[in-house]
Amino acid sequence: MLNLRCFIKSLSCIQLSILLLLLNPTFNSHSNFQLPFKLPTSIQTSNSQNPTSNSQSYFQLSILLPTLNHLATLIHSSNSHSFFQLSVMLLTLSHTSNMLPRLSSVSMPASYPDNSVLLRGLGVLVSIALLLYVLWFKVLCVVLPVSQGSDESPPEIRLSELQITRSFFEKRFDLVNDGFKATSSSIYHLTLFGRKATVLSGTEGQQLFMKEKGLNIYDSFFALLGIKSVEHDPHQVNAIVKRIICMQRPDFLQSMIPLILATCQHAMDSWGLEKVLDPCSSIHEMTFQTIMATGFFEISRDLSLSSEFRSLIDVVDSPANPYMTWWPWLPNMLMIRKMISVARIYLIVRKQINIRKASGVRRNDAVQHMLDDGESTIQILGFILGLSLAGARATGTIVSWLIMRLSTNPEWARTIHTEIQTLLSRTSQTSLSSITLQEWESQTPRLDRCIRETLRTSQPYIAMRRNTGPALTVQGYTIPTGALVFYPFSDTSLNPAYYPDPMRWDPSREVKREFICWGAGKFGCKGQRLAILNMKLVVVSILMQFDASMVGEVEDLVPDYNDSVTCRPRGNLGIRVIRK
Ligand code: HEM
Repeated sequence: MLNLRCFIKSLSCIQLSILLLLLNPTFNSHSNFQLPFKLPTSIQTSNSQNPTSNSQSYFQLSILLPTLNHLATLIHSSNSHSFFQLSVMLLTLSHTSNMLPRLSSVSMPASYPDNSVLLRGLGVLVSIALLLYVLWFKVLCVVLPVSQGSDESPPEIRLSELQITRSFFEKRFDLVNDGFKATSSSIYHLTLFGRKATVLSGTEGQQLFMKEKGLNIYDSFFALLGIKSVEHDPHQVNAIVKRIICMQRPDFLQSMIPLILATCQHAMDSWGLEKVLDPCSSIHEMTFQTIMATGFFEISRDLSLSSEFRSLIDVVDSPANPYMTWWPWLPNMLMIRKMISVARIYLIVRKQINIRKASGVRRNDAVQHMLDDGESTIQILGFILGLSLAGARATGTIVSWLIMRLSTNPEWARTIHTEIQTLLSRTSQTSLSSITLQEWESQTPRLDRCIRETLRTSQPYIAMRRNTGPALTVQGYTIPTGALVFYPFSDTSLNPAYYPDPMRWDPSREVKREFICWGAGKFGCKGQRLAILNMKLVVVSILMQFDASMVGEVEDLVPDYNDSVTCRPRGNLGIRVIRK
């Protein structure tokens, strides 16, 4: 929403751009552009010999510089050490130091001594000094000493704002975890998006994060999406969450089993007798389709439509870049692409709803239930976006990794195969659809172990909240109202104290700790049941029909935790599937 503050900032930004443009000698000397007002003569023409106009230009310059600084402050109204302000100062200085020699090369008013060499030298020196300052603090990876914090605040990681913002989007896992090492503390601060962020760990930190009512998940999304304040309607969010919960009633899930299996078969039919797959692409896409099948059948069944839909979701979900969070009120390409993608998703959803209504065909999916309940296209769009963003992609990532793990651990692939064969032999059936929901949920303990171990090792989530309640206290430190709060799940799931040799994928290991990968408390995962059923059906469908083996170096099978979408392995790996 455009509010007065945003409006003033935008206006100031435009004013600043115009002023910088006007101050640029190259623009002024080459442009035919007629300015609506008159510039100081000495800035427009370097040959002016008029002492009066020169004193005028000095006078106007002395007004312009504070104005520029003031505008910069308005635009980025945080602290004076902000990168933005420094850049503007640097820019201004480079522009004015460009002019200094030109101003000094003309005859000066009587009140100014002829000190052209001094002025030129000074301009160059200041520019170099500022450039070094910016490079030192803002561009290079210079870690400033960790501040010890006060009685109330924990130690603070004092990287530059640019460095933190960039790392937050590009290397979030490293940023958050390196902070614990740098501060030697289980709780620390960093400054992100102009506000304090507290990173928690340890039992007390985890408990507070999961249980504290004032810590809100949705208010923190602005940072990820590049929107200053998400104007979310709690009723709309609740309606989506309720619908997701409805989808997981046993009768609905049971009726979904044949549909999910048919969607898997549809995708696997295109693999032929043998194929090398990119797991983070093909298997991810196949899983996405199975989740979508339960939501909106038509979108999952048409392969090209499903692939177009997924690429649009990728754009909507793509992490914001640092510029979007610094100047969220400024239109930028990514924001425009996101808006266009949501509009295109809306058109796809609306068209498919109209086709279904016109054909009179009823489908057994969540959208049919919503249509029957008289919900609008916008409500259906919200639900489909929620399903895709919160569920389909995470499920795809875990299935991709589970297939990679099983293809390098054939003994576990055989164990699962045997487990399913045992289930099938009980009913003397061969079709997977004969296995009931109850059996999938309670009679596949080995598959459950593999899924849990894959959740633990593949994608350690960094959960984020904003403190919308009163100030909180943890380990004697204060988390102020409005602060961002992070809890990295790796604190538990990759902690060697709970999981010795934590990176090793070992489904047989005994778990002595509460399993955290579905979250917990108020914002714990609402789609866990659907996700687990889907993962089981996709993995078992592949294992029963294909032998899967890894193509590439097994040592490269290490997830890149900084890749927030698929945690793609570092090496260039493939999965060879050969039909049995
Ligand atoms: C393997 C797949 C999945 C994993 C690993 C996963 C994991 C998680 C985690 C860790 C959270 C808590 C986030 C936090 O605390 O900040 C969460 C929340 C959530 N998940 Fe999942 N999820 C998966 C699949 C799904 C699916 C398939 C759906 C939908 C059908 C879904 C719907 C949701 C929703 C709606 C929330 C937010 C809860 C709220 O706002 O109250 N998830 N998920």
